[in-house]
Amino acid sequence: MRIGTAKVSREIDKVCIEKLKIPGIVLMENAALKVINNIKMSEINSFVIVCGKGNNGGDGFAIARHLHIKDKKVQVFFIGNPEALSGDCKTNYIIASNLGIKICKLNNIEDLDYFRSCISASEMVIDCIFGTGLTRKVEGIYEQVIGIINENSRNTLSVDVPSGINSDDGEVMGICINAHNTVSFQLYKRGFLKYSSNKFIGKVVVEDIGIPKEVIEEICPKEFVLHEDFIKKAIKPRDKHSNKGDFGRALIISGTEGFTGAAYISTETAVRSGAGLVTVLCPKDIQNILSCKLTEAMTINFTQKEKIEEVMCKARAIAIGPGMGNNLWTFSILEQVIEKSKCPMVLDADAINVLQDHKDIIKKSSNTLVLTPHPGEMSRLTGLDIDYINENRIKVAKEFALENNVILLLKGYNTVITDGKTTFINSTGNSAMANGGMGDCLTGLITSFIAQGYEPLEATCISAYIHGYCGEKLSNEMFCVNAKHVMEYIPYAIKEIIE
Ligand SMILES: NC(=O)C1=CN([C@@H]2O[C@H](COP(=O)(O)OP(=O)(O)OC[C@H]3O[C@@H](n4cnc5c(N)ncnc54)[C@H](OP(=O)(O)O)[C@@H]3O)[C@@H](O)[C@H]2O)[C@@H](O)CC1
Ligand SMILES: [K+]
Repeated sequence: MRIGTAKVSREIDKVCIEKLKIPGIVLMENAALKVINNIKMSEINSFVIVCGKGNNGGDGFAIARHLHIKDKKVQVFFIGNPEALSGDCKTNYIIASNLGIKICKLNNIEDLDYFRSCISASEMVIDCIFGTGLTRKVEGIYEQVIGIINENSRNTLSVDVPSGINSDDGEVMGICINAHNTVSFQLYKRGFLKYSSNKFIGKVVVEDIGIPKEVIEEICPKEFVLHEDFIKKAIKPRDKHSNKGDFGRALIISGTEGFTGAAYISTETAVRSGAGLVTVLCPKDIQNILSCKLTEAMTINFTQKEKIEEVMCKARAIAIGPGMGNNLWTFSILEQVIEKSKCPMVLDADAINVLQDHKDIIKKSSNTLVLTPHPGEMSRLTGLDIDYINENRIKVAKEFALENNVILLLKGYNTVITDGKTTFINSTGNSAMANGGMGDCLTGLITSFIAQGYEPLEATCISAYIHGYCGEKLSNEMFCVNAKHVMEYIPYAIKEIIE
């Protein structure tokens, strides 16, 4: 799903209508029909549709017409002056009136009691008050109408956006509809990504309304919400004639005394997600512990110089950082590995922390580097305030990736994955997964997919999606989900997704 702002929606509209000469009313009709497709007609028979004076209201009058044609009980409420209507909204208002659909005006406090009783008696309220054209605080009659809908509706469907939310940044402009479902057109609105938007947007479906692909490509920034279909298409079936060499070798550099778990989780995850051969490189004093815990993966330690060279040379992906410690030793290993290795690398945890004053080493690296900071690590890395990072996640991630020539995965609510030019948002996962070891698991997963031959950006997207998918699925049955559970579920989850 493409992500976009109100400005992008307006530009799309303009190109379609003015350049391609697709009449706006055609797009509005498509939009209305897509909303109709998202209503369970066999279950819902009575509707209240609340329309504003703009094109969002126009969508509402067109939806009313289609419901009327389907013999549904439809009552339309309109906020504003019908004389002042113009364009496509006016056309659909006139058609609805000509069909005999009851359109009640909502202009005064006296109109509200009847409105309230109709809302209570209806099975679904369709919110077409404001769409992407909201420009200022919602006040007066609009504020009262939204309040009444929120208090009395048992099933609210918002058209394009819940009325009252700023579709660009997710700010509530005074008051906002609490939608159970939102049917949004063409673009997943950027404002929906904000954490607090969750309680207003409900379940979101993004529908195509007949905008030509060329227009989208020309106008929209390359920003997408990851969807299962994308992941399904991206994961290639494993050829039955392939052998372990075809699925790549992964090297995981991880762990110190007291932090064997990080090395274990990242390595075991790489094994369980399909890498052909996995080796963990760790300090000598924890090698035996790891050898006992790991069955399929190999272990080597930092004293085995020749072996390290050989493994590094054959590796198709290297992970570095989990459980290593934020110190000079980690920095010197990172520096050497970046210099000597020829394959993509995933930098996590302490491999990110040690970069604080040494970003030059990532900038000048000729390998593709994937960095996976959480907001705290991102703050140390950039010197930016955590609140600022959380408020501007896409912007901060894109700028850092572009400036330092890396792929960045910024953890947190709605994970951002970007190389600075193309950006993906992953919304799988939930707070049941908020515990130690999850990041190590993700690092192992990304490294494994790169080792299996996926492009690093694609591997990072696939991994983030699967990681969150596992957590969500497991949390249906579990109060909290640990990295070990995710790790164990990964091979089953991949199969579920691709089939
Ligand atoms: N190609 C597409 O993308 C398609 C888009 N379509 C649909 O069009 C929608 C965008 O339509 P839109 O631009 O007419 O604006 P909309 O959201 O209806 O706003 C209504 C008017 O309200 C006003 N107003 C603003 N703030 C206010 C406030 N606080 N309190 C009171 N009034 C306020 C402001 O007018 P003003 O008062 O400023 O003159 C504004 O004009 C979009 O979301 C989608 O549903 C579809 O039809 C298919 C094709
Ligand atoms: K709306």
